Amino acid sequence: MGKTLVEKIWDAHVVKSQEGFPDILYIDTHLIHEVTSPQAFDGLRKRGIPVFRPNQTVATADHNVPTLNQHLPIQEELSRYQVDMLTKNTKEFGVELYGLGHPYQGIVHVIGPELGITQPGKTMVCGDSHTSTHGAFGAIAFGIGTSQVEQVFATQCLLLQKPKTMKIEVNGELAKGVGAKDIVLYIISKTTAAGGTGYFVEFAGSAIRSLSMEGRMTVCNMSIEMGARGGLIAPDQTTFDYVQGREFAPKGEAWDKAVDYWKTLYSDEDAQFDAVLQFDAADIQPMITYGTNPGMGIGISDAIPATAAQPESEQPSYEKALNYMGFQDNQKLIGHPVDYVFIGSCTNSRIEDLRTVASFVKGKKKADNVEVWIVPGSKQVEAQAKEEGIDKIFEEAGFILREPGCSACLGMNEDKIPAGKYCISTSNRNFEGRQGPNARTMLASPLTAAAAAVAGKIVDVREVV
Ligand SMILES: CC(C)[C@H](C(=O)O)[C@@H](O)C(=O)O
Ligand code: SF4
Repeated sequence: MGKTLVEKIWDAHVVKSQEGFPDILYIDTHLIHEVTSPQAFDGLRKRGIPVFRPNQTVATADHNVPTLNQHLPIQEELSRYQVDMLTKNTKEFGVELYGLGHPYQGIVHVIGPELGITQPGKTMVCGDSHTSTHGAFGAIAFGIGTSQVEQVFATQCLLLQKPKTMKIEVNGELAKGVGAKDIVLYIISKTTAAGGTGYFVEFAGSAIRSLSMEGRMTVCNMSIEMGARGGLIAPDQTTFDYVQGREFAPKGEAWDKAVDYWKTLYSDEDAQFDAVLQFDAADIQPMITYGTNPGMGIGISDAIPATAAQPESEQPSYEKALNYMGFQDNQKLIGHPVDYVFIGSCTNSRIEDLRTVASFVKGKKKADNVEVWIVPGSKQVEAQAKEEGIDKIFEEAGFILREPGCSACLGMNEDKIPAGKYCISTSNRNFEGRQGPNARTMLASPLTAAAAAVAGKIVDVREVV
């Protein structure tokens, strides 16, 4: 019987497998950031052991960093402490750090791919749930907890049960104004935020194949928002073209050898998945969320589903979510005013996202009632945007181009959305308080966010592009 892509990569990394026990899986790349690494470093220190493979470990500061005046000392005390600890720990344990001020600094899931660290066939982990992003290259990439971070530091391995696999196929052509973010928000609205629990999801089908690497990263990034362990897409020419020539990509003969191997990384025709879902790209509208988990999404012209239509056991939490958001049953969101627009996060802060926004807003101005924050995913994205004059377009539109970091994706730094305010956000989570206490988040694509910034309210991008 053939193998799935996950099985092929998994089997190539098993150090030891024994009936009745978890597998010992070798980890090629360990990414770390300031939030989930301090206790793991402490653990090593207590045991008097080093980081086993420091050259396969890469650190960056992203969650706690300010996104204005990064050259100045960090104001928030806890944030400063976290970032200082990372500097100290990486120095002590000999791990490369792309910290504040470094030209490679950025959100961990943005810098891995852009530096060519993320490659097909690898196993990659990080103490961060959105590590699934790297699966877009045909890698097994997943988030781990702090105790596992310590395990990987110490051994470059993890003890793991082989995961179940799900295939999600999206076939057909996307309508104008509909992109990768809409695909994934649509999928999660159908599966619910728990529909992928326990699975590694392989995304396939013509609509997925036609996506750029940036788009594929957006989809895999949010695979965990349907509860999945991770998401991945078989590598193809689009993948190889993206990786080639990047800083840490193989070069010369090693490149040819790598591509020969990468071309074997796909699910065999007769591979068995534990579950298969199919969607039609033509059914997907620009999406927006109305609730407090990413599964609570609707097509932009649809109405918010009624509480009574929900399973009885879920009605109280559904009602609570609508109350939190200040929305009602059957309400339509088009025309609803917006206070903040946040374009950023590891879901949508890559150069392609910024280009999409810039080409839409060129020559337009933001509405007076909105504040617009654009936060590039990395120093390299920021530099590229400036090189292309995208920063000028934003400035003329009244948008602020900030410096790289997680920013208002989560209120762990200085960038918070004030209580009660509505924010259209290109990030991946709309949980209560996620962007600041009592802030109201509506997840959408960069294009829908840009259109809202100009109109000052929610609009259907199909009518304006
Ligand atoms: C802080 C970190 C552990 C967390 C995660 O794992 O995802 C964060 O990145 C998030 O998006 O909520
Ligand atoms: S940008 Fe948001 S989702 Fe991504 S790693 Fe940072 S906090 Fe997590």
